[in-house]
Amino acid sequence: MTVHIEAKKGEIAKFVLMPGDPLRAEKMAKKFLKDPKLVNQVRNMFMYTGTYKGMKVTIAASGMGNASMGIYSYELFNDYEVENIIRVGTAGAYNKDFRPYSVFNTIESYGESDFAKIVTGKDDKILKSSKILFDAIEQTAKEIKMPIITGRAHASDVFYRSDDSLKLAKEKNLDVVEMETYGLFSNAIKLNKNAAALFTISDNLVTGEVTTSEERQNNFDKMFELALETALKFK
Ligand SMILES: O=P(O)(O)O[C@H]1O[C@H](CO)[C@@H](O)[C@H]1O
Ligand SMILES: O=c1cc[nH]c(=O)[nH]1
Repeated sequence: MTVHIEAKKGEIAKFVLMPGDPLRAEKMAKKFLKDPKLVNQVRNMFMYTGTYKGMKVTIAASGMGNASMGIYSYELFNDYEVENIIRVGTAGAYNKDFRPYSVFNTIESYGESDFAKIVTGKDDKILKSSKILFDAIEQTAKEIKMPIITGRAHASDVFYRSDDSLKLAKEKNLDVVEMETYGLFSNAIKLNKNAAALFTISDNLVTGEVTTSEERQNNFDKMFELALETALKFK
């Protein structure tokens, strides 16, 4: 039990998938895991533990933003001895060629804040995905013949921005935008754990293509399948 998670020791798997949305955590756990057990409902931040093809896996919501992800991933890594976290989120595309529902494997996360500096003591604005997890995702995608895209993700602290984010994307070579991966990668580096991030593209900021929240809710299967099949390599 921690400040924000009521699960008992042993109720959280060593391999965790983290969507932002608690309802997505619930839905995907019920869809993909055998015997999913609700192990946290503090603040409705649902976390379910079950098995996937015989492997113990937890699907745990992170909430929105680096601040929220920072709390949950820290407690999971530090207090529950979690070894691997794959964020399974949605992202907007800055790259005009990225179509909605494509699955994106993050090479690097670009953060705008002092989050990494405060957590790790090093002022790195660009943090890398853990190589072992990134490579396992790429390999798994090949094996299950799932086309995926890769690149650098912007972990924005602000959803409703008034600056020109496409200009920033050009300057910093950013392909997509989301809001949690910089916090997750900071904690993984600090605590010597593994973290990666997969996104389903929900909208394209150049072409204006959008998806509804209902459509998004129903189109995460590919990304979850990829994350879970990757997990099996760590059984
Ligand atoms: O769908 P999730 O995983 O929450 O991810 C994206 O969606 C939220 C914004 O709508 C932010 O959390 C962003 O990172
Ligand atoms: O953080 C996010 C997620 C999806 N789309 C965006 O524009 N921003």
